[in-house]
Amino acid sequence: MQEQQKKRIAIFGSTGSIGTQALDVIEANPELFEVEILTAHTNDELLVKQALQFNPNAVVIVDEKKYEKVKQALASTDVKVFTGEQSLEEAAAFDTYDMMLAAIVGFAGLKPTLRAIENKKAIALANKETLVVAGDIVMQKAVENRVPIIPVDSEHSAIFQCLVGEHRNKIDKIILTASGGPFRGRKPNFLLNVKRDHALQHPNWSMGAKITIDSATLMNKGLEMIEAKWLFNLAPEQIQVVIHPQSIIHSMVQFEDGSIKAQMGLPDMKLPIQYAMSFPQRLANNFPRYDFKKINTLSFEEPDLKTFRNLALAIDALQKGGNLPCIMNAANEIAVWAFLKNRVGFLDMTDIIEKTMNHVPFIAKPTLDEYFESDAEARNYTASLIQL
Ligand SMILES: NC(=O)C1=CN([C@@H]2O[C@H](COP(=O)(O)OP(=O)(O)OC[C@H]3O[C@@H](n4cnc5c(N)ncnc54)[C@H](OP(=O)(O)O)[C@@H]3O)[C@@H](O)[C@H]2O)C=CC1
Ligand SMILES: CC(=O)[C@@H](O)[C@H](O)COP(=O)(O)O
Ligand SMILES: [Mn+2]
Repeated sequence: MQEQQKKRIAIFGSTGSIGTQALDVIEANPELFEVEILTAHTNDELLVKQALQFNPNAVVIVDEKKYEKVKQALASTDVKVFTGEQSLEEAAAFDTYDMMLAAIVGFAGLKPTLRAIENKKAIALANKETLVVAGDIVMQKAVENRVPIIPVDSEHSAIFQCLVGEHRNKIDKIILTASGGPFRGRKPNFLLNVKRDHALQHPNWSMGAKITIDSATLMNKGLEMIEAKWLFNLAPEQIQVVIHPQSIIHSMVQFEDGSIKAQMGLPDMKLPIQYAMSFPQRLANNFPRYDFKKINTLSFEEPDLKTFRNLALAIDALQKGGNLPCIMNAANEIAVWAFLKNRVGFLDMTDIIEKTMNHVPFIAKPTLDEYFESDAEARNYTASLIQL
């Protein structure tokens, strides 16, 4: 029998929460996957450790100050080492890989992902900001280049899984589940004084700092509504959010006959990562499994849009479209960064984002350059509000 060719994976953002879990999946399936490219921003030590273990063709350490250290540490290997922001795009243009796992956090993930699509590489997409900022252009390029974009984000993976075999059937709506974060049920007078360490304690998921704060403010669910619009070609009114504190149902699809399909499991990102990498195949694994006897109450609530106003802002951006989601995303990235540095309070983040959305001029159908300009303008304005 002919040996199956291994899928060559390029992990952009390999030192992060998604990146490290993807490497666990690859390690468990050496006959199916091999690592071709690894990239990090500043974490040279973990990048070197990963490179020594997985022997990729190339690594990128974006931070130029760390370049010599990485080069020296890998001197006895064949691993090529690149540095600087532009090398992310250059690596995305290599011909030597089959699939990019887009696991960089934030706007920084957009350019390399676009380059990989132009390079006709399949995308396993964790970086939701890519679609929030420029979803129309990204999806259009994917169609032009016949590139599949397979969601990794747990809710979108759930919807994607519910839609397998349903391509002839009309979606009535999708229902995105949200845990509600660590402050579910709290009111503004409590939120006024919460600090980063409390906000970083997600009830169900262990994730990077930025997305964990987004979950606490419900901005994560707003970003996911916009992400879903582009991935599944939905109108804003077809996207509903429901709070589901147990994070067992990862999301649902309701079809035109009223039937609802849900995808369920314990909150563990290894499953959606593995599914995106092995699709359309499912792979056996030893991940812990959901037991109905242990978690036997699944509950649902309406989101509190008056307290968690970030979600209301994101719904506004979803409805108005144009460059508004891009502006909101930029303001949110700066605001979250400032909150993590204890420079602004929890509720200040919403005011900062709202002011920026009202300040930067609206463009109904931006070009890619205009998205980049809107992002830069929003970041500058947000930074001026915070006096950075
Ligand atoms: N974590 C999760 O469970 C989930 C994450 N996602 C999404 O996946 C993406 C990654 O999230 P997560 O893994 O939690 O994030 P982390 O913060 O844990 O990791 C981010 C990765 O991106 C790299 N990085 C950070 N900034 C830059 C930059 N400016 N240029 C290049 N690389 C950079 C980091 O490098 P370094 O380590 O060197 O700083 C790291 O490898 C996000 O978009 C998030 O919303 C979606 C669903 C679930
Ligand atoms: C794991 C994942 O996909 C996250 O986006 C998660 O959903 C965050 O939890 P919230 O539901 O609290 O936003
Ligand atoms: Mn998610």
